[in-house]
Amino acid sequence: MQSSLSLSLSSSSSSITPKPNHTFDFSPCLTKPLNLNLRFCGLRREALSLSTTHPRVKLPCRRFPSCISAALSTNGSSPKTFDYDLLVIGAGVGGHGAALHAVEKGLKTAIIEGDVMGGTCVNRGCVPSKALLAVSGRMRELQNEQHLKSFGIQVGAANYDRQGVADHANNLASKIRGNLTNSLKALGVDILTGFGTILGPQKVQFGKDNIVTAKDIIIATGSVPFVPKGIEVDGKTVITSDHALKLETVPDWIAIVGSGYIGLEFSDVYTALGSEVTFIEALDQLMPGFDPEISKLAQRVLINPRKIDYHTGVFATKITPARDGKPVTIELTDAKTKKPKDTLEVDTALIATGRAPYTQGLGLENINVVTQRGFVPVDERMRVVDANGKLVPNLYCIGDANGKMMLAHAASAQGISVVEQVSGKDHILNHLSIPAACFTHPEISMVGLTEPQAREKAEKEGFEVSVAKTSFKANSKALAENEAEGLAKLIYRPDNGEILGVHIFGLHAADLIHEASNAIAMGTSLQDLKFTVHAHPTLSEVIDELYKAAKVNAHVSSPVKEPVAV
Ligand SMILES: Cc1cc2nc3c(=O)[nH]c(=O)nc-3n(C[C@H](O)[C@H](O)[C@H](O)COP(=O)(O)OP(=O)(O)OC[C@H]3O[C@@H](n4cnc5c(N)ncnc54)[C@H](O)[C@@H]3O)c2cc1C
Ligand SMILES: NC(=O)c1ccc[n+]([C@@H]2O[C@H](COP(=O)([O-])OP(=O)(O)OC[C@H]3O[C@@H](n4cnc5c(N)ncnc54)[C@H](O)[C@@H]3O)[C@@H](O)[C@H]2O)c1
Repeated sequence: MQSSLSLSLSSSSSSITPKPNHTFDFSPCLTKPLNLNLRFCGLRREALSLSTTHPRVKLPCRRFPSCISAALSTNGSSPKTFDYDLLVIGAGVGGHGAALHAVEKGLKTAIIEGDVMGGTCVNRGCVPSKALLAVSGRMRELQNEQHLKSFGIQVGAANYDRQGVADHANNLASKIRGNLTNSLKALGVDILTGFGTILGPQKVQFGKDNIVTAKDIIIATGSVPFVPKGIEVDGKTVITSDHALKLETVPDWIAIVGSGYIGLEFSDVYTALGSEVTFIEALDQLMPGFDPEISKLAQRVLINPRKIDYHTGVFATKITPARDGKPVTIELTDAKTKKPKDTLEVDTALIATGRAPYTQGLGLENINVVTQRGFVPVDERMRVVDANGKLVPNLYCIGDANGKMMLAHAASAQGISVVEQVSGKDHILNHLSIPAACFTHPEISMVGLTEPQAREKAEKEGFEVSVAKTSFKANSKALAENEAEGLAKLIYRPDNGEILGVHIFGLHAADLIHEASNAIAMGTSLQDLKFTVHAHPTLSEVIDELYKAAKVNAHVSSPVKEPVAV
């Protein structure tokens, strides 16, 4: 709901003549102090008088004048030197998160976008893929006669309209793109349209010949699909996720090259819509990035019972699109011997072999920065490192472009961390506390280390590792939903109760993981977590049991606090 507040200004003590009774959209200010009044730079606080007829704002409001004065003092410090306090290059999720936080911190902020607002996640990633996965989840349920029968439900054959499914994904992306753009505009972030190139320290060109300066600059230029050499993408029969999300066809037989996040999520979509899938994976097992025990279970539930076969330990070294009546051909090469192994013929091939940073044309050479496989080198504070290993002053890089963790929320969290730093507060983001999820049916989620990673670290640093597990089979809510296939796994230090990693496979795993990721972020130990209470019957009791199953050494003092009388 748009709400407005009338701000009356008296200019007696100011050299600026403000417009009296100017009306602004102050809706965001009802929850957070904002610097929407930056236009009034130079006005002293005592020159402002406020009045409102807005039902939810009572003046004098203590927070409101202080947010104005904070904004005035921050903004007033360097306007003659720089156009902006903060300039973000790239309006994806990372850039958006950084810009919103910058406004909250009172920084005069602009964001440059060379293509569509919202970047990969909103237009070609998380958002449309989750729309397709929402359809896949429903189709699976409606097609699973046995599952429905166990509830006593009978339905006719489930079908879908391909264009309708595609429209759902496209409409959702448009809606979220609009929301993201409006949120920036409403907070007073200047959106500068055009491709951005760094010309030198604190100076960027955008569009044809516009130049803008800023005290601090964040590179948030993201990534594009990585297509290995020898693979010819025609956008119709050999495609990347950019094309697949448009769902222009649902092929009878599709080969998916790469069994990481993108491959696995699309296998869930395509098999639900009736395709047969063949995975081609360079490593020896499918889903090599997940904890091995979780990959094994995922293979049993998400791969084996579905119309999916696979070739592991092979590279797709040459892929030729369908033409002249011939199907797509895929040449497979043994990953170890490097010898040709097989040739496949399929209707379509989806290339899901990772993402490449989008840093071309960014002008990094103008500030002596050399990329590493295209990624911008950064330190733990996302500060850009130059070719001599020195930090480039006032320059940061967040999100997919630095390659630390290619996830939307990681990009945004890195942006927030940088804004904290440029606002004078040191901040280092703990990447081991950032959760990840794969939105298959059921879902997979994780945070921290896998078991092999934890054991390797333990051996190096000399500590013990323990593992606790709980099954969804004993959870009342999962049983009520007839969705009891699932496992939660906790990897921890028995000597001090520190969580090293949590991995979940099962219904709503993507939501359940946050309890563990927040615990890691806050440094909460298992001794504390064992005493937390979870509502019954909920899936979160799986996590409750997991914490309670952990065996922390008896000599570690109990952190339980004295009960507070209520
Ligand atoms: C199919 C798919 C599904 C995904 N699903 C998920 C998911 O469920 N959850 C999740 O966390 N992550 C998911 N991801 C990953 C996620 O999309 C990315 O990690 C995230 O978008 C990275 O955000 P970013 O801001 O770093 O970059 P991007 O979102 O790529 O945004 C970068 C922006 O910068 C612009 N730009 C680039 N160069 C310039 C320049 N020189 N000047 C001006 N503008 C420029 C680009 O046009 C773009 O808009 C998915 C990715 C894909 C491909
Ligand atoms: N739900 C989510 O959070 C989500 C969803 C989709 C994408 N993403 C992000 O997008 C990024 C890209 O995803 P992705 O699945 O493309 O990459 P990925 O790195 O997760 O998986 C790529 C897979 O392709 C294999 N591979 C590479 N080259 C190959 C070749 N020539 N032949 C056969 N196999 C080959 C690799 O061994 C690997 O298993 C990921 O980093 C992920 O973080 C996240």
